[in-house]
Amino acid sequence: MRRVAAVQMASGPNITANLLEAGKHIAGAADEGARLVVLPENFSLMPEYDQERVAAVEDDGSGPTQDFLAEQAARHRVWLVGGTVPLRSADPERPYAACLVYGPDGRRAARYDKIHLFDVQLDDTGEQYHESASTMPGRDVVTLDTDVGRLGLAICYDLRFPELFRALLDRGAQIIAVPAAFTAHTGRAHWEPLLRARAIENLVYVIAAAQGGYHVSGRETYGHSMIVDSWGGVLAQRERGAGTVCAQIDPERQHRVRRSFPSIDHRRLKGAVDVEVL
Ligand SMILES: O=C(O)CNC(=O)[C@H](CS)NC(=O)CCC(=O)C(=O)O
Repeated sequence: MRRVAAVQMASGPNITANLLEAGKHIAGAADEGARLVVLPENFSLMPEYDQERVAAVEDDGSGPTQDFLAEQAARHRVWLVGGTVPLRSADPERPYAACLVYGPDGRRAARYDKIHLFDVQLDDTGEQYHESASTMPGRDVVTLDTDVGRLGLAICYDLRFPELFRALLDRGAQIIAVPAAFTAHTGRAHWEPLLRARAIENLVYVIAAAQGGYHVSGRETYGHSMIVDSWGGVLAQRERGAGTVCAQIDPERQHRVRRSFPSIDHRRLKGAVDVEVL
């Protein structure tokens, strides 16, 4: 049994303040015995203007947000999933939204760049999102071994693309971390059923760390950070506001479930195994 945590935040445009707050939650989760801590998408910066994101872009491997993550992971001896960090791409206007994972030794263990970008119009609320105007999409499916199990990475809107989760399963994922900043509107309708469906169909644990609250940008995010077990049950959740949710991962139980209920061995249609970028 290993304890894991998801941190919920309502990040703003002040990076220093956001990192201070993230640090407080990481310390709290570590004090409660968490071995792996997941931060939400945009934990270090929920920009009001795209210009602020561009100003915060870091080169791969160096910068204040990456230094912070490495230092926190080592200080608290946890696996730390750094929601998203804007990392430089070939296009100065469009950094990658990179999820960076650090091991308890403070070394970076993985990088996943968000693949699916949120380009939608919400007719009910008038909200418009054009994430691809300010973000470069990633191409690679990423898993890594941690001491709580093999971890797969997906970010926010990726949750709507089950073929990514199948690809993570096919790479051996036992736990999938989902840093997110779902809108309040889409979250109410879809967040929990999507998270539970991804857990149920892949018999994986899902650790979903969300932004939850009102942001200086005028956006409202849905919150409801939660940890879902490999049978689809919600082990812990936090509806609104900053804070931490913790739960135990039980690899033995997951193993038993996968053996006695082998739906993932009953697949008859090929296709999701060899994903390629369109
Ligand atoms: O752009 C930023 O500032 C940070 N990124 C986000 O907040 C991203 C892109 S706008 N949000 C989502 O992907 C929401 C997905 C969602 O809400 C859904 O699928 O329903």
